[in-house]
Amino acid sequence: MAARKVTDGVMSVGILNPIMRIFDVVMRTDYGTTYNSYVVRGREKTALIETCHLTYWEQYWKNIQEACDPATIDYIILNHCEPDHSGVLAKLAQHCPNAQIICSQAGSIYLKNITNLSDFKPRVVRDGDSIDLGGKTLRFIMAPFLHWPDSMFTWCEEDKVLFSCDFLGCHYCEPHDFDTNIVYPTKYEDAFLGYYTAIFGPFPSYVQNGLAKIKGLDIEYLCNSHGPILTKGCRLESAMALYDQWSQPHHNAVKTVPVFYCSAYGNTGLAAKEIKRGILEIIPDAKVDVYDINEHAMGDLQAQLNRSDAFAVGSPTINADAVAPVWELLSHVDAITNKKKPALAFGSYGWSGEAVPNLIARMNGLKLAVCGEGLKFQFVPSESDLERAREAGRELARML
Ligand SMILES: Cc1cc2nc3c(=O)[nH]c(=O)nc-3n(C[C@H](O)[C@H](O)[C@H](O)COP(=O)(O)O)c2cc1C
Repeated sequence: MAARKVTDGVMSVGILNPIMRIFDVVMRTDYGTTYNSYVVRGREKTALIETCHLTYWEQYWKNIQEACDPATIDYIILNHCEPDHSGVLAKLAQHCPNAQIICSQAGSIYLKNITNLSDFKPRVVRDGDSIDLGGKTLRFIMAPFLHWPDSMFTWCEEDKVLFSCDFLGCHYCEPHDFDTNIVYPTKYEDAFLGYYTAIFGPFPSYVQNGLAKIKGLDIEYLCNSHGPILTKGCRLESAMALYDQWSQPHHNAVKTVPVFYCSAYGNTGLAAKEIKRGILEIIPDAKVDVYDINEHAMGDLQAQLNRSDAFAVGSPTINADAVAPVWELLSHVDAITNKKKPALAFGSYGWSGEAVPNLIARMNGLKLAVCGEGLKFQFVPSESDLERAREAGRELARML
């Protein structure tokens, strides 16, 4: 796809990737993606904002050449350095020897190690710094953890264009640039939510900060780095309202403590029920649902776990370890938002009993607040094992 006009002097030179189905390992992308990049031309100077994935160098280079003479590019602005936006940077720097690379302080460290250019000397900008292109001013707004530590926005006052990096973007690919032309709105909305959840979900307070920083700007075009450009009067306002809604602090109406387990012969399952009883003895109105992991969709369990106030997870020891579904569930713990959350490991074993200590090691790695030494018992739980399970539940509840 060739260069397209956004405003007088702002051209979109990005790339369509309709076939991508997995992004950054962690995210399914059913609707492909785009790598958005923009050329901004003032009377005297020209800036290129964001670059693209290395795979698309040839098309990207053609698009740039359609928008401007690359020899006239004075600045290459990296709003953040994730490789889908910085992959071609080393190559581009060689093709545009007159261009100065602009990034945040953190970005300068990351880009040095991403490009491995021996003479890498970027211009580091701070919050509120600006550059004058001649009739177009680009002001930099630091936006850390949206979604990398180096992230920033670039604001073009005269054209009322905010280059927002990944903020308010999504993995969605249609052969149009603007939200006014979206052909499949339901799919777009699905992609928008999925992107927020995977990319910005771990950083709700930073999302609030980012929204506060751009609230006073009279944005006409929000030129993000993936998916359709958002425009005033179309989807821009609702997109910002959704981010605001999704990033509000979450409080459960009552303490919510799910108990997850797997059990081949029912022994670990018996303990799960007693742990529930112990929790309710301490917090009678708590919401304590017991889930046999194999009986539920992993996506639902993941949501329950990440929204809980504390949780317990149990596994029998099978072949010297915890079982795969339990590991899978723990792989979905959001390590950022669940830090210090109380968590209990439990399980039945026959002779060696590695499951519980292995689960505890993982919980410690996730920086959860691990409850005691966990609960292990041999084969079928005895009356005293069941009482120990209730006590483990009580201990977990006391941590809240
Ligand atoms: C295939 C298989 C392998 C097992 N491997 C181990 C093991 O390596 N170490 C151990 O302590 N127990 C082992 N056990 C014993 C179980 O941990 C024990 O039967 C336990 O009570 C099962 O709990 P559950 O009913 O909750 O599944 C194994 C059991 C099975 C069926």
